Amino acid sequence: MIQIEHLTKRYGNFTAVDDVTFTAQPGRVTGFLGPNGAGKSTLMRMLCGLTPPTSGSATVLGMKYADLPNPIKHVGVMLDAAAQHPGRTGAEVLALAGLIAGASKSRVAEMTDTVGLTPAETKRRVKDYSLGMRQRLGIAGALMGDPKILVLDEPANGLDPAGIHWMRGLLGDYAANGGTVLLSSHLLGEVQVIAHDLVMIGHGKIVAQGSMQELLSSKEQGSVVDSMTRQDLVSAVQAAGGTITQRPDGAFDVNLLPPKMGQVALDAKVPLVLLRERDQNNLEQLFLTLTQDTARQEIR
Ligand SMILES: Nc1ncnc2c1ncn2[C@@H]1O[C@H](COP(=O)(O)OP(=O)(O)OP(=O)(O)O)[C@@H](O)[C@H]1O
Repeated sequence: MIQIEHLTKRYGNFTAVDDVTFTAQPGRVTGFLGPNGAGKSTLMRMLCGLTPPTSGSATVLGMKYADLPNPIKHVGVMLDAAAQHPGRTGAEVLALAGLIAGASKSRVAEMTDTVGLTPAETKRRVKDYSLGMRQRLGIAGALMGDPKILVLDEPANGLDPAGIHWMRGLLGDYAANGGTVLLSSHLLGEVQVIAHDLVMIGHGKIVAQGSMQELLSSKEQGSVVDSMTRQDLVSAVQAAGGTITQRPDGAFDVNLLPPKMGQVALDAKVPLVLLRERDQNNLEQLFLTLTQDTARQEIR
């Protein structure tokens, strides 16, 4: 389990992480999302003892990372796939991780195989690796000590579709075997498929957290509706006691379900050109809505 409690990081007057509290549970993948500069990497760095917090605490398995005996055996970390030594071969990087973890030589070969690097590829120097290959190597290194916890910053970055599919299976199996995964990503479609729980931050503060199911089903039920006579539509809905708001695409969100909405339009003789049930939230919509005040660009 990962426990983050009132964690705060200030750089001078700037607060990068602001009083963040959440738990990543065993057996679950927790997706950690936020716009660029929201504070995700800073929080992960604090969790792994690389950046001291200003206040609050971050613990793994009930201990600070720095206090764990041989942390590689408890927590697999990949914060920056590009940070591996460029002059070493993939095989050397993994052999070193294996040595620190006290792993057998067969584990090194097993992990190479698990992440889909060929023996020929592991003989190449890391500087000649593609980003996707570095990610695979980083994940192999993180798994080397057979840890119960994985902390991965943007692990899907640079992976091709087959690589993303592979990673989804790997992390799903890892969690199904009782592992705890905290992963940050900008690939919202992937997070929606992989993660069981979500923590979303903006400007260092939590803007939403909970299970994926809860967060995606929290949208109010109703209809999406449109008419050639929009003003009449607005008046008809309001006269029926409904609320109606215009969407960016010009149609309207109404808090009446389609059968009721259709009846209201019929009674008011308003011809409709569109009537359908509102979709569930998808993760991208939820992300854009919840982080719009903290995003870098205005969302149009
Ligand atoms: N050492 C530092 N000194 C000053 N400011 C810093 C330092 N490290 C990070 N920051 C600032 O803290 C904020 C959060 O940065 P962080 O890298 O954690 O964001 P992020 O959510 O990981 O972003 P991205 O999605 O772009 O990777 C940014 O505004 C960044 O400039």
